[in-house]
Amino acid sequence: MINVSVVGAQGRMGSHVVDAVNSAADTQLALALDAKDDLTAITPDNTDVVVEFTVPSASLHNVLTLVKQGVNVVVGTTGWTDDKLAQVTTALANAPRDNQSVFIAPNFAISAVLADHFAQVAAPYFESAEIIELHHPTKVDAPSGTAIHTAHAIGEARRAAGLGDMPDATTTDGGSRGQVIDGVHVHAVRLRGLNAHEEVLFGNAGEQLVIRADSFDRASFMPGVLLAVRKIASGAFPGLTIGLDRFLDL
Ligand SMILES: NC(=O)c1ccc[n+]([C@@H]2O[C@H](COP(=O)([O-])OP(=O)(O)OC[C@H]3O[C@@H](n4cnc5c(N)ncnc54)[C@H](O)[C@@H]3O)[C@@H](O)[C@H]2O)c1
Ligand SMILES: O=C(O)C1=N[C@H](C(=O)O)CCC1
Repeated sequence: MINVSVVGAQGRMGSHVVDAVNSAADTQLALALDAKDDLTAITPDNTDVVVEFTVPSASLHNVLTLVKQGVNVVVGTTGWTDDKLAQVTTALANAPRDNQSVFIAPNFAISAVLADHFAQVAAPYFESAEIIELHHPTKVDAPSGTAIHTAHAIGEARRAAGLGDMPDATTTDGGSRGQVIDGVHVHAVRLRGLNAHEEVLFGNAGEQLVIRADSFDRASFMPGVLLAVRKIASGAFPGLTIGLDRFLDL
């Protein structure tokens, strides 16, 4: 049995994780904590893996606290930067137990992970690429962590293929062209009724490829969360690992 604690347990994602952990045959819930709870209640005696879904402003502090506690962490919260990731790597190097793990995924839905992968494959073959991410209006960050990840994947693939800047004659822009991340324009929509969606548009003269992933329900994230919990509990991924694609045979 894998003992799993959940941080952010009262949130939209955290409450789904609590249910998923209670329902799976090989996991059991240890502690379910939220804002203002003391994370030092989580120790290796009661927890094998912590699942953290909180807010971007709190996640780094939570992860650093949990690493110091000697437990492994699976993180779904967004807002990670190179500087924050470096702090996690340093914390892991000084962790109290050998081979501790932190796993961070911008998206646990298989459709989104595959869309990201397919976008990376397609990127070298098109002159233009833009991303539209669409989410529920209660989301606090924009653009989505997934869109930032996809933009970097496209940017890297274009650089590796020797592609230059995308064609764009825009000379005046009041913000309508979105945020440019790694050379890729990213547009964020917040609309009541939506959950989590991403569209990647690729264009050449006379043709277009659209790759779209839709998470209609937060249930879509749970198989990926449980897969990450099992992989991290196995001890096969010490240190910092990023992206669910690392656990898929893509
Ligand atoms: N990786 C993925 O697949 C995926 C999927 C959905 C959402 N997300 C991300 O997960 C995060 C949470 O999303 P949500 O929709 O569940 O948000 P939410 O606002 O519904 O839940 C966040 C929870 O964290 C709690 N919290 C706030 N500060 C805390 C702290 N310091 N310590 C402990 N708990 C704290 C809040 O009280 C709340 O219960 C966001 O960053 C979102 O973008 C990721
Ligand atoms: O609902 C959210 O918030 C989501 N956040 C992640 C992101 O920012 O990419 C994943 C999709 C859902």
